[in-house]
Parts: sequence; C-alpha cells; structure tokens
Amino acid sequence: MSGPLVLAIPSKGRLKEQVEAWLADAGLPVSAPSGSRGYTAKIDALPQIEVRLLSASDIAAALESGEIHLGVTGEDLLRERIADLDSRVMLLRALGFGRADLVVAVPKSWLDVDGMADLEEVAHLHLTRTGRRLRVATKYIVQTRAFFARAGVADYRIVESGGATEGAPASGAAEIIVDITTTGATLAANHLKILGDGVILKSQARLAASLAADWDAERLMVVRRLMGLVEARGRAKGSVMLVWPAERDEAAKTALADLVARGARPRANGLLIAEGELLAAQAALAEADIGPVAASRPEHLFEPVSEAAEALASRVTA
Ligand SMILES: Nc1ncnc2c1ncn2[C@@H]1O[C@H](COP(=O)(O)OP(=O)(O)OP(=O)(O)O)[C@@H](O)[C@H]1O
Ligand SMILES: O=P(O)(O)OC[C@H]1O[C@H](OP(=O)(O)OP(=O)(O)O)[C@H](O)[C@@H]1O
Repeated sequence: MSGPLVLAIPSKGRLKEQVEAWLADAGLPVSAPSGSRGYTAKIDALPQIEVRLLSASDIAAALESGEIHLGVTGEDLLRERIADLDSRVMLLRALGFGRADLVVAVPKSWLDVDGMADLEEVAHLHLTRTGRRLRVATKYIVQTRAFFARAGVADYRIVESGGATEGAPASGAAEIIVDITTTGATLAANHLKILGDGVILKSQARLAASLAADWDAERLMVVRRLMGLVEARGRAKGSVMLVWPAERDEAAKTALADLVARGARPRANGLLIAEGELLAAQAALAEADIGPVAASRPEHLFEPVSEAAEALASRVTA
C-alpha cells in the first residue's frame, strides 16, 4: 500500500464549518482532529485519506508544491497564489459555498465613475494633476494587475493591504480598493461602490487536486471513491423521484413527455425530475388522472464513473 492520500481542509474561519458540513452531508464526516497539535484528522468511511487542517491560503500553496494531493479552498486564493493555475492544479468540483466576488470598488462620492473606462480617465487625470499614480489597496495583487491591464488602466499603483482593505480610502492610504465581498455590508459601511464592470472573479470554494503531488493507482482509486460519493450527493440534491402505479406507467410518461424532453430521466414506473419541475409534474399527472404518486428525494444518485476523477487520472498518469 502506498502512503495516504492527503486532503487539506481549512483549519479555521467560515470555510472550515462549511467544508466539514459538506463532507458530513456526503456521508464522509471528518473525525475530531488528533495527532500533532490537532492538525490532522481522519474520515472513517475512507481510512486511506489523511485530513490535514491548514489555513485557506496555505492550502493553495500546498496544492502548488504537491505537498498535498487534494485541497479545499477559495478560487480567489488559488488564482492569486498559483501562477499558471491550470498547469499546476485541476479543479475537480465547485462546492457552491464560500461565495465571494473579487471586485474593484471606488468611493460612492465619485458620481461620474461607474465603470473601468471611467476609472481609466480618472487615473490619467489624477496622474496629470498630482504627478502621482492612483493608489489601489488590495491583497489580490496578481488578479488586480491582470484585470487592470485587460481593462486598459495603467496609471495606478498597488498599495499592498494586510487587512481591513475597505478602510484604505477613508484613512488616506489609497484612493480605491480591490477586495472580496459577499453581502456588500463592508463596502456600504465604508461608502464604497462596485464598478459596473468591476467584478474580477466570482469565487467559491473548490475541491482541487495537485498535479505536482505523488500520485499512484491506489490514491487515484481513493479519489474515484471520494468523487463518486460527493458527486452522487450533489446530483441527488436537486432531484425528486416520482413513482406511480405500474398500470398507469405509459399514461404517466405520456403526460410528462415534456419533462422527459427537458432531461427528466425515466425509471421503472416513475421519473427522476429536477426539483423545480415538481409542481408542473404534479399538475400534468393530476390532469391525466394518475395517482397515487409518491414523490421522494433520493439521498444519493450514483453514476458508475466520475468524469472529474477520470480526468485527473489521465492528467497524472499521462
Ligand atoms: N465574506 C467573506 N470574507 C472573507 N472570506 C470569504 C468570505 N466568503 C468566502 N470567503 C473565502 O474564504 C477564504 C478566506 O479564508 P480565510 O480568511 O480563512 O483565509 P486565509 O487567507 O488563509 O486566512 P488568513 O488571512 O488568516 O491567512 C477565501 O477563499 C474567501 O474567498
Ligand atoms: O461583503 P461582506 O459580507 O461585508 O464581506 C466582505 C468582508 O469580509 C472579509 O473580511 P473578514 O471579516 O473575513 O476579515 P479579513 O479582512 O481578515 O479578510 C472581506 O475581506 C471583506 O472585508
């Protein structure tokens, strides 16, 4: 047996709880941390996995170096910390939580500045009038540079922020900022507004695999099992299974032909539909006088193959 498959998850903050809840929901609860200073843990259902608790930014670094096989962290951090992300890391799954937008925000009092083109003008004016470049406070330096270059904004300089970035314009440390926002409350409290075309990235938590890690057939098999479970749970979440009496199967499938055409999947005496189609399905079945109909939510919907796991296997064994 090769060594364990190392999966890193955030050790603190809001992502930590959400990642643990996501794993538990998929049937893979993380056991209480143990070992060296409580920074490792296990998943009883997949004992080949060693769970390592690291900070969200350290997870990005460890994915790049290949110290860990898998990690969960924010896409904003992956894109910031890892140059040429696609050659270093494979994004296996978007997790639907940890959502945050990386945005360009300016003081609300800049009434004529609504987009990046306006910002380019302001930056240019600022330079000609003051002889100084417009200052942008951020910890997202790589993504700010790339985005400003694409938008044609050149007359600026970055002031690296260690935290409380939104306070920089009021304190006089910078004129504008680039930071993440979720509810917008921090921007509002600091009298800042997002530029209309100033969303750099819509980030969320991602399960990612390191292409630099030490992969072998056994570890890839563990990834297949892990992905099989989390994908099955994800698929099940938006689905409802309808079951009707066998003798009405043909009539029911005719009544729901529209749903089948839109992707609902026929089953023996039933149909697997998207949650949002439930009311339409119920109406069509009632119209065709079909009943009783049981509607239930599956816990998991397994498929024989995880495309994400196979894509990883072919990248690392090529
Ligand atoms: N409202 C939010 N505020 C901050 N981070 C958020 C928010 N929503 C989601 N996240 C995500 O959480 C991750 C940041 O987590 P955390 O602040 O623990 O990271 P860190 O940079 O490792 O911590 P530290 O700054 O202590 O080193 C980012 O990927 C970020 O996108
Ligand atoms: O749009 P909102 O919902 O207000 O959230 C955005 C704020 O939350 C984060 O800060 P956090 O409190 O995590 O502290 P940090 O500065 O250490 O990241 C982030 O840096 C923003 O400042």
